[in-house]
Amino acid sequence: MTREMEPPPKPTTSLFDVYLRLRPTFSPGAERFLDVEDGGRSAPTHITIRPPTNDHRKRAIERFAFTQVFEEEAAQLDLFKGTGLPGIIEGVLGQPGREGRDGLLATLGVTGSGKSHTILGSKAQRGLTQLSLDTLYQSIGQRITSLAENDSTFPSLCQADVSEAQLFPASAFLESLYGDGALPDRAASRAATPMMDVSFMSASANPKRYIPRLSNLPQYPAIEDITASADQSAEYAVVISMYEVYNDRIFDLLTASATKGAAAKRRTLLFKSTEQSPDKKVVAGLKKVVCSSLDEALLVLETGLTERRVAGTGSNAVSSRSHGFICVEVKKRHRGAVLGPWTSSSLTIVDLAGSERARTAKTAGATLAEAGKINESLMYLGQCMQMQSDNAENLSKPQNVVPFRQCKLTELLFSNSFPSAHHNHHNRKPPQKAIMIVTADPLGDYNATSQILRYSALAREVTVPRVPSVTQTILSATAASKGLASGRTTPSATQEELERALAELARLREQMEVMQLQLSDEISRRRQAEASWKAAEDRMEEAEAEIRDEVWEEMERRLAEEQRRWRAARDEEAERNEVHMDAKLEILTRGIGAGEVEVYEDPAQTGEEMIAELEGENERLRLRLEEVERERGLRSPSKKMRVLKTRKWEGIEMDE
Ligand SMILES: Nc1ncnc2c1ncn2[C@@H]1O[C@H](COP(=O)(O)OP(=O)(O)OP(=O)(O)O)[C@@H](O)[C@H]1O
Repeated sequence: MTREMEPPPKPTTSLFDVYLRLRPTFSPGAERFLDVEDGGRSAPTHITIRPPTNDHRKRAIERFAFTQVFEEEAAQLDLFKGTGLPGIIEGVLGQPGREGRDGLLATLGVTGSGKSHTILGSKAQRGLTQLSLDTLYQSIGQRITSLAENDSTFPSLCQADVSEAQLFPASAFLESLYGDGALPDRAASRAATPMMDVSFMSASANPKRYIPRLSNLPQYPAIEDITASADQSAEYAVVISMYEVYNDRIFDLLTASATKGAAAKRRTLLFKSTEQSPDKKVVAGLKKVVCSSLDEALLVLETGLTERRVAGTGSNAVSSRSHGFICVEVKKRHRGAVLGPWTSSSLTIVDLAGSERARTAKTAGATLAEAGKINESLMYLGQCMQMQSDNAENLSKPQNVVPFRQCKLTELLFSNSFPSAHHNHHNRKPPQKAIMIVTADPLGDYNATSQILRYSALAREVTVPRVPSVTQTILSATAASKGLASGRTTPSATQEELERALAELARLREQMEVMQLQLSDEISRRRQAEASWKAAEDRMEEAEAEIRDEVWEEMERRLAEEQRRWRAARDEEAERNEVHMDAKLEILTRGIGAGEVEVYEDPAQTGEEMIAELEGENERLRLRLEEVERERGLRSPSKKMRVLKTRKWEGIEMDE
């Protein structure tokens, strides 16, 4: 025995309650390797698996404990009630005046073990998703908000969303996709549906597109007798979004890439904190549809499921190659004279991809890589669950940190189980309530099933196979020889000693076998740890390269911006200088103009003034001349002559 078995486990602090569901088998003649232990008056909780008889590796018989085991004959409704889903829905609806608690339901199992059947149902039966939606709408009843009644309801819902999502009323969403064909009769609400841009599905009403019809959807089982109590003082809105995680990337399932052909490039969404949600990571940028009735919700669900089938690899007619997420957000606000703010809790339903052994899956190339990614994410999930069961077994010891940030899948599944440490105490929501349903075919693939059971079970116990061992063979041979050899009996002391020695040998051999099992267990755990170490290193390198690129881009952007800023400043400075120079020049020019008037220009003279001035000058000159003549006449003989000449000149002048 390697581990002490806990009494029927009902973990309260663990990440998940884990249920096992066995599927009815359709392989006549196959060997059954799994047995359910009778639980007495309560439901069974333990199973045993034994290796096939042709197993040459002499592996141990293993015993596993679950919260509850559902056997082959369990119906969908048994699962719905037995796993406590109505209680989880009640938690999501929230107590009066209180915010609801998030819920999570996931299925895990080998390909073909019945995960999709459990969660989504079949043509004839509804799955846990449809049953949950039915219970939800039935419980909300008349308290569902009407988008038609109040014009401000839809915008207020959009405003309250913190995930950068685009919200659409279901009527607009479905009508843009299918036209009127598949829609439930919503004449009243359609008339008043807020008008909006529905170009997101402009390839609408493609006649070849599969149109879901409510009449084709299963009605069985009915859940009339099940309701969860809702907050009587509140009004509710139900918002549905769907996405899948494929190769560790997130894709929206309500974006109609399927209408645009298989080659259409799908946009990857990020799981991140947003401006409005700095403390909690959310899938950002999803399309979300506000569904006012169960019919609308079922049609939106069918739309997303079709997208998942069509947009996948094409090889998944039978097997889901991605982890599918259905997110039902329940928004609630106080209804009264003053409407309260919307609060939000969600029920997330996850259909995990089937794990496959690369050896048995006849796949190659991309599909093999994809199988690798699926197995890798399931391995990380296994590590988280393993940690959960280790923690549950060692409650007195310091609890291990669950390594849920290793891949998108575990981050999406567990981040609400560990609310951010930044949340203040008053705002802190209780951690989500989560259920894992492990599905198994008791006549299916022993290796793949035992691998999943090993990491998903809440407790495990290993015993050595009770097949005839070498020791037993020797012992029985000894006993036989004792009976046969009549008359020649071995001395009894020797016989007893031999038997004691053989018994000791048998004990040691058993111990050795247990230790061998423990060793192989440890080896496989070490290999897993090494693989995740290596993957973490790769991711670190990738992240480092991404950060380096980002930093480089940021630096270039800032440099360019700085250059732009610098150039703009320089141009501005140059312009300012030019204006300054112009202004100076103008002042100078004006200054120079004013100087000419004062310094160089004579005051303007009239004609008379000029004549008067000239006559005065003339007079002055004549007087000067006479004076000079007089002086000369007194001194020379030609004086007379010159006087005469002057008189003659005066005479002419006077005649003129
Ligand atoms: N409990 C059940 N009762 C009746 N039929 C079942 C049950 N479980 C599974 N099946 C049938 O078995 C087949 C495989 O089941 P299902 O598709 O749900 O497997 P899966 O685990 O989702 O596989 P994959 O991972 O490949 O998607 C289906 O035809 C389904 O109807």
